[in-house]
Amino acid sequence: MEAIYLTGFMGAGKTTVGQQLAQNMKLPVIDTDQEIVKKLNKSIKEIFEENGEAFFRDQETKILKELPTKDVIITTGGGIVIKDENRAWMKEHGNIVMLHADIDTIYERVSSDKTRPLASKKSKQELNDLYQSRVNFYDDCTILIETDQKNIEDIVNEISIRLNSKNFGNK
Ligand SMILES: Nc1ncnc2c1ncn2[C@@H]1O[C@H](COP(=O)(O)OP(=O)(O)OP(=O)(O)O)[C@@H](O)[C@H]1O
Ligand SMILES: O=C(O)C1=C[C@@H](O)[C@@H](O)[C@H](O)C1
Ligand SMILES: [Mg+2]
Repeated sequence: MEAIYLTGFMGAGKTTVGQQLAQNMKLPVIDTDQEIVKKLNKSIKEIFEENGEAFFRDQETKILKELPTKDVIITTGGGIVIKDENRAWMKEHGNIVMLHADIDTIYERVSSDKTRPLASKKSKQELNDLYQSRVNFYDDCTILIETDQKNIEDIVNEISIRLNSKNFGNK
């Protein structure tokens, strides 16, 4: 089976949903942010502060292309979609499942969390501006899942159903 790439804005639930989806589908799950942290032995915040965003983005692309592309769920960082080459890679090697959440939900989840350098000091308006600047990239996906008011189990079930129907040729 081709890889399943979970994308979406910061705090949309990629890492959390990916863990549960992997359990249900009995597949391994790999998180690109966690792989970068392991490889460099630094937190994301430290990498942004010490090496800058461009360096982080290079690492992100490298990791994406080193990861397996069969029988795996890959949960991505919220900014992976901004590079054309990353989206092209994910499209070529699997299905891109985009998790969407409203900006109010996102803000509630990420504003007090200091681990995301691109969210920690932003107002809701600034966070929304960042989201809007990427919206076309997020929408460039195979399957879009609305996650607001849904729990993790509901979201995982919906992803499985949508993937199944896609594989059987129903739209
Ligand atoms: N559907 C949901 N219902 C309730 N809480 C959720 C839901 N999805 C995610 N969360 C919570 O929101 C927070 C952020 O989720 P998570 O870390 O999975 O987001 P992410 O998309 O991986 O973010 P990032 O892009 O920064 O890696 C976590 O505390 C998680 O438990
Ligand atoms: O949306 C983004 O640009 C980011 C999302 C996180 O997953 C991390 O990859 C990092 O904090 C940057
Ligand atoms: Mg994550």
